[in-house]
Amino acid sequence: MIRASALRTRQLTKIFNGTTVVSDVDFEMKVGSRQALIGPNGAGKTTFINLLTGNLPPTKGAVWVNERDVTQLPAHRRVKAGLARTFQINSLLRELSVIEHVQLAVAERVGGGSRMIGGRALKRQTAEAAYDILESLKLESTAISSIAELSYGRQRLVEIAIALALRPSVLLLDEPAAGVHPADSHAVFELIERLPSDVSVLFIEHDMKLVARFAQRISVLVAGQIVVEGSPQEIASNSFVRDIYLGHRHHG
Ligand SMILES: Nc1ncnc2c1ncn2[C@@H]1O[C@H](COP(=O)(O)OP(=O)(O)OP(=O)(O)O)[C@@H](O)[C@H]1O
Repeated sequence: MIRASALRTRQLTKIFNGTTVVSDVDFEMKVGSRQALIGPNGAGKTTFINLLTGNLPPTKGAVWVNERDVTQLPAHRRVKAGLARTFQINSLLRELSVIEHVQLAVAERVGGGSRMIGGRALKRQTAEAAYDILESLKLESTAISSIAELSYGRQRLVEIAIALALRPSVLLLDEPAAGVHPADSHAVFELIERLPSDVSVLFIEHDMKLVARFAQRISVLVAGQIVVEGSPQEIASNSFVRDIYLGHRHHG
């Protein structure tokens, strides 16, 4: 069976002050994929993600989410179309509890965060939905903790919980385990692996061991262009990738 595409771009391009940072990228991710975007520093990975989410306008090109053209939609409308990214931890309110953060995101999805302040029924409904998400991520014991009380690794998991509260069909993760203690980074990725199979995940990750273990497919971005795509095995054995990305240059 041919799987539908969850995310697709055509000729996606970003030029900053005459410098092409993302160049004519044709990209596709199938529904349910766990896909990694890798490439050297400055290759344009974060810029590409920002073009997908609508945080940056493209110079040229188009983006589809679940076969819907979202190119003209601002970021918040793309969220409604099913595209979510993790929130930066710095944007979390350190004095709010974990469950309150997730509740706010649930309330946003079901009809505007401000309604949460009034209706008691809605508050209970969002609390139950938020608790279910925390439970599925094994975070329920932290529900009433404040963000400030959590380890950095747990804070990153809360970011994912908040994104999941938006019920995305496509989840974009920019280095989800960055700054997390190595002993905990597997936990972050094991959680990603356990996400419902209809959620498609694209993640940027520098740690090739994590990429090889958790990605089904890898896209390699170099100087704004996707130069190679394939399975972890194909990417590991690709000499061009080894030369360009891993810096294993042949001498002599
Ligand atoms: N707003 C901007 N204005 C001008 N140049 C920018 C802007 N944002 C990014 N760039 C440039 O675009 C290039 C790609 O940056 P980007 O952050 O997308 O790369 P990256 O692959 O995510 O790198 P890293 O792995 O180091 O995070 C860099 O040279 C960067 O300086």
